Amino acid sequence: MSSSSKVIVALDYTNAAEALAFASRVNPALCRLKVGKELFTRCGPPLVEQLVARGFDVFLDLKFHDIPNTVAQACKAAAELGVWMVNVHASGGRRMMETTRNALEALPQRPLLIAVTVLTSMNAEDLAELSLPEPAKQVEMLARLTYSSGLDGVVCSAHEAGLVRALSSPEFKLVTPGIRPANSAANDQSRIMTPVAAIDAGADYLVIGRPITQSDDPAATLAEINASLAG
Ligand SMILES: O=c1ccn([C@@H]2O[C@H](COP(=O)(O)O)[C@@H](O)[C@H]2O)c(=O)[nH]1
Repeated sequence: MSSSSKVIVALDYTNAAEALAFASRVNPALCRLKVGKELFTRCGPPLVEQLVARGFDVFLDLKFHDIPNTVAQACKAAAELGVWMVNVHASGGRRMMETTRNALEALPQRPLLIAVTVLTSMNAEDLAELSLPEPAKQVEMLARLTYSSGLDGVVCSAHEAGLVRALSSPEFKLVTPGIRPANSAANDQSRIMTPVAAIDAGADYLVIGRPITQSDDPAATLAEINASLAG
């Protein structure tokens, strides 16, 4: 079942039981799910397959960054788990992205392939320390590279959604973490925006972790966010 919600819940739990408990409390129509480095490293492919078997669209967020062949084969392995979306780092470059895209396109059924531009935790000072320009400029350069490499979309902050849309197409997916409902803690995120503002800015999908998973009632918090977006 494909969700009509734009929310992707980041299941950043330390164990499978907590992740599955959350999945049992929500319907696959209400959200998509993201399995990232923490949960995957602890629980591996079997958990991903269980979530897929329960009908969820799963974004496997492992942000691959390696030589072209290694990344392409890793993404093929992810595709075999039945996931809806996989990602790489755009800074891995054109050859890495094109090799991966070609490997996935040869499959009978493939996940969406997107690339991370600049992590939403990073601010201008973080980038300056790496001799990189301000976030918007760096996102623009990496999003342009990703688009011309034929990928399906990017991970960026909602602050850059407008500029990425302007250089790509209406179909190019803008997946935005760093989403914080009003009065939520920013935690380690830098480039944040509220759910409604992010959708208004042009985001296609909102990745939301701690504001949902660490709330007193995660399912109710998800329902509130969905309602705010419907309104
Ligand atoms: O630029 C990025 C790319 C990925 N993430 C991931 O999204 C979630 C965000 O979780 P919150 O608890 O809502 O901060 C997390 O899994 C990150 O690994 C990101 O935040 N920024």
